[in-house]
Amino acid sequence: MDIVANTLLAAGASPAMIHSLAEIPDFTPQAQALCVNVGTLSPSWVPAMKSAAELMVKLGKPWVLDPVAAGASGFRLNACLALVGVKPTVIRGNGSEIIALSRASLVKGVDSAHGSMDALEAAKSLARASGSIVAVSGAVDVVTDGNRVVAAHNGVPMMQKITATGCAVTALIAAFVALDPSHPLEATASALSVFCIAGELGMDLAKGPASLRMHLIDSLYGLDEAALLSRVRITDL
Ligand SMILES: Nc1ncnc2c1ncn2[C@@H]1O[C@H](COP(=O)(O)OP(=O)(O)OP(=O)(O)O)[C@@H](O)[C@H]1O
Ligand SMILES: Cc1ncsc1CCO
Ligand SMILES: [Mg+2]
Repeated sequence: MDIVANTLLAAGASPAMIHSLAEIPDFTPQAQALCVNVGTLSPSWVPAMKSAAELMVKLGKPWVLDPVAAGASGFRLNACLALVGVKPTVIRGNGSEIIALSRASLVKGVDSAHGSMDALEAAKSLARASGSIVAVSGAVDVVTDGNRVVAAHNGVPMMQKITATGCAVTALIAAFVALDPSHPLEATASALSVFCIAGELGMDLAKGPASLRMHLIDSLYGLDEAALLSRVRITDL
């Protein structure tokens, strides 16, 4: 929650970290986008997640799902599949998570055992079945609506050594989709690129994962259009 909220603040968004079902009716209508992250899931949180997602759909606003470790337990997998049924605008996971959701079967823990390209067909079929944009993070980030596929090539491997960089980029995707809700594929690829370029700039100053975490957030905060345009690499696949 720390890196997620601070990533959003650095990018100019305004986060609120909410768990309680009691707050959903008052809080959710104030949000321009919702990010549901099942990272530290417990049973009592699931009804709040579903209720917030359903309310966003009713309000015609975007919501984004991070299916953390979807394939690690039956409880998580079923909770994530139920959330996919509430029509996320975007689903962003690592390769193993997207394969687990697509096959509706148990796969792995929080870190990915699959590269993003290994999950390309799973991502396409999940996108077609769910109607969501599906993004798979990794060395190359892949984003698909089930037909079109784009690849975002920025980032550094050390980002995998900071926990919840994936969670943070999912939240950033929600912020970008809030700004351009009619182009969720483009907004998703842009958010992944911006976050990864901040990682590249941060890596120039970092000594290891802990200082990269700090410099990534500083670089995101200071990112300007010239640096972005000189580094961004998004291609069609
Ligand atoms: N090998 C790599 N090279 C460049 N960038 C990478 C690499 N691996 C991951 N990234 C970037 O790091 C960020 C996190 O992606 P990752 O796939 O590690 O998420 P995750 O497994 O869900 O992480 P977490 O569960 O810790 O939040 C993404 O922005 C992704 O583009
Ligand atoms: C390590 C970890 N465990 C539950 S959530 C989380 C953060 C990465 O998704
Ligand atoms: Mg993750």
